[in-house]
This record gives sequence, C-alpha cells and structure tokens, in this order.
Amino acid sequence: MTEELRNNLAIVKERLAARCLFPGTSGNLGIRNADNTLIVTTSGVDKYITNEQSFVHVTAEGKPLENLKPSFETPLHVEIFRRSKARTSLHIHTISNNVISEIYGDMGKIEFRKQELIKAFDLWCEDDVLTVPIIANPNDINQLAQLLIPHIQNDYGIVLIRNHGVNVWGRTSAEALKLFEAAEFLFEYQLQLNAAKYYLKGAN
Ligand SMILES: CSC[C@@H](O)[C@@H](O)C(=O)COP(=O)(O)O
Ligand SMILES: [Zn+2]
Repeated sequence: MTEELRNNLAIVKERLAARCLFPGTSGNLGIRNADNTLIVTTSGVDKYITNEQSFVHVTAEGKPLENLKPSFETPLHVEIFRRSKARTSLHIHTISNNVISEIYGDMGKIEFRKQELIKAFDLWCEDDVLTVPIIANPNDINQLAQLLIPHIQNDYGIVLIRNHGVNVWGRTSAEALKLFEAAEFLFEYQLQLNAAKYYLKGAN
C-alpha cells in the first residue's frame, strides 16, 4: 500500500518539479494511507530528484516510521488530514503566491470574483466569491499549524502563508493539483492586473 502511495506522490512531485516549483529545496507534499499513516517528502532534500530517500512514512501524528527526516512542515499536513477527508496535501512556494500574500496580508485574505478559474473550486454561480485566507508565518511550526487549523473547513481547500507559500489540499491528487494550478493562475492574473492598472493610471 505505501509503495502505491509513494508512486502516486512521486508522480505529483514530478509534475510540480517539471515546472520548477521547488526552489531552494522549498515545498513539501503529503498523502494519506487507508490506515491514516502518511507519506511525506523528506526534509531539506533536492525535490527535483526522486530516489529511495525522497519520501518518509510517518504516523498520523507525523512521527517517522523509518530512519529519514520528514518535512519540517509535516504538522501542517497532519492537521489537514486530521480535520478533513483530504488524501493529498501540497505546500509550494512561488514568487506569485508570496507577493500576493504580502500585498493582501494585512487584510487577512484575498478574494476573487467574476474570474472563470474560481470554478476549479466548485464556485459556479455568477456572484460566487473565492476567498483565500492569508495567515502569518511564525517560525514555530506548531504555532503555524494552530493558525492553519481554523481554515481547514472542507475536504479541499487553500490557505496562503504570508511571505512563505501556499497550502492546498484535495480529496485526490488530481484535485489538489487542479486547485494549486488554478490558484497560481489567479495569483499571477491579479499581479499582472494590478501592474497593468498602475501603468494605465500613470499613462493617463
Ligand atoms: C529551504 S527554505 C523552506 C523551508 O523552510 C520550508 O518552508 C519548506 O517549504 C521546505 O521544508 P522541508 O523540511 O524540506 O519540507
Ligand atoms: Zn515552506
């Protein structure tokens, strides 16, 4: 069973790696077994490479079941899996998600409306709003996990961590990847829109 999940997580990791989404060894991934133990990425390693050291089998509480160091951010995946029926959890740093989190961080959220890609989050009505919460980034990982907990309200979801990255989870790996890619599209769109509006204002 863990072998199948390792392979599943390796496919997710390789898809993200193909887009260079693990700069400076940042980012980590988690997937849940049927027995609620987890497979997470190993801490501090080059995530563009996949080998026997890439993943660690951990308990539902995040304690390693093998002699490898699980991701420093395992407590975030643990809380997501404990509080939802999600099977796959992604944590990714990008320039866009970091800049958005800083610009909108004081508001504690960013909202998207009237943008086609919010449909990826199952928001199909004309007036639907996608709200992405933005939480602070304390150094203490358990404190960070406490800030994340109130936002784990569904089996799929998204939270931005200020000047750090994004956490996205889904009922399947395909769903988690879909939400991550849709969110990154929305973040990049918003940044380009802000820049274009600023430029046009200056030009007039
Ligand atoms: C290398 S800086 C990034 C880390 O501090 C952390 O935020 C991160 O995303 C990766 O940590 P890791 O322990 O490798 O899973
Ligand atoms: Zn991180």
